[in-house]
Amino acid sequence: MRQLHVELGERSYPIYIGEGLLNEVSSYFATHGISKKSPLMIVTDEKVAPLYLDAVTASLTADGYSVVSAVVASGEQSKSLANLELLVTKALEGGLDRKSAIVALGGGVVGDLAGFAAASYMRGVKFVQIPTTILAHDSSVGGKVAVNHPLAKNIIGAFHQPEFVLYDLATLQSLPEREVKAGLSEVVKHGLIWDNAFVDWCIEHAGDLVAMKPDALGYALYKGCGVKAQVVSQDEKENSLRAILNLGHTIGHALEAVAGYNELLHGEAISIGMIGSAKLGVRYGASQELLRITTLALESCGLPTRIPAHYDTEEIVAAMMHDKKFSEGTVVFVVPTEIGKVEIKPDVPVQWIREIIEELKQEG
Ligand SMILES: NC(=O)c1ccc[n+]([C@@H]2O[C@H](COP(=O)([O-])OP(=O)(O)OC[C@H]3O[C@@H](n4cnc5c(N)ncnc54)[C@H](O)[C@@H]3O)[C@@H](O)[C@H]2O)c1
Ligand SMILES: O=C(O)C(=O)C[C@@H](O)[C@H](O)[C@H](O)COP(=O)(O)O
Ligand SMILES: [Zn+2]
Repeated sequence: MRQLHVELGERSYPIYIGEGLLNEVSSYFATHGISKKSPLMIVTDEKVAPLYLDAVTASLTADGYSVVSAVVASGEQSKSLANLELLVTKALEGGLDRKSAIVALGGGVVGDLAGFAAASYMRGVKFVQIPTTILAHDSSVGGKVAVNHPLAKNIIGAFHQPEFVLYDLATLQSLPEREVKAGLSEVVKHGLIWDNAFVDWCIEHAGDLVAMKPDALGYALYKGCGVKAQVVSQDEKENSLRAILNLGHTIGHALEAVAGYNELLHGEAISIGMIGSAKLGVRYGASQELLRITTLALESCGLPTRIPAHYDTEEIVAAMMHDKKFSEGTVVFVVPTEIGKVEIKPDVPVQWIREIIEELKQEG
């Protein structure tokens, strides 16, 4: 087992990464002081529930925990206010009190939704992350929790750190190939913003990653979580450094919203967005090599790098204006300067972004 740490004073927590950790899931709850006197609520989705919910529930109940569960539909559309209300109803019916914990068992959708429920139920209860997707190496760490609004991604949310993250890599083996590739997008992102050698490693091992070879996957997720943990430990609430984790998300979030949250997966939208950011980097003076390596890394992982031609450019631009990265009247962009390094640029000309969106459509 590998272990990382998010250092945030009294909100610090460990990330446990390894094969088969779910076999002893209840011991982690006991170690982290989760109360056995108050019920827990496990939030999961309809695809994850038949795979892992019984095992997790059985381990916890055998150890004296009282468990209720809530199962939502799978997919991005579940990150909704309607589902937040559903979770609160389930929590009240299940008798959850202020000493209870809410547990996310699933991918980033379940993590963000359950986390926001934990942040808001009774003004905040404990939260545990049990990620089951590759992408969730990113979403389970850092405490950003949210639901979507039809006009904007993650626009209703909070910062609410988990007590611990329990990442059982064995669960990843049941992921469909498209989800594997989408998850690798944020793995590559962690290299692009922080560690050029890791980007080279991703390119070299892309075949093994897509094929889910356990050694390669374990190393990649440890590295990805490690970058995330270091960044969050330095800037929990995104006052400065943490914004770099948003590479590719200005265009990416807009694409997801324009697509009605059901056509492009988050990782796919962010992959396209990172190509847009690399193109912007080149306009600001970075070398063409930056764009070439970024494209190579993402395409090697089987990720899309073009905007589908039927997406409307003006709708994408309008969606960007609703994002949290539109602030004080300008679009703020994470712009790469070289592989492994980015800077935050306010005042990016909207006309440049419009042109880049058009290029990303025409090259498709
Ligand atoms: N909070 C953050 O810091 C943060 C970071 C990155 C992404 N996100 C959010 O995460 C979400 C995307 O997460 P995701 O890609 O994990 O999506 P997801 O939660 O929808 O999971 C992807 C799909 O895989 C299925 N699934 C999950 N685990 C499985 C398993 N082990 N075996 C088989 N199927 C499984 C799910 O049912 C779903 O269909 C987006 O909403 C994004 O905004 C949040
Ligand atoms: O943790 C962060 O900070 C990130 O930016 C990680 C992103 O991958 C994630 O998609 C996040 O939800 C985007 O941030 P948001 O504040 O724009 O919702
Ligand atoms: Zn993301």
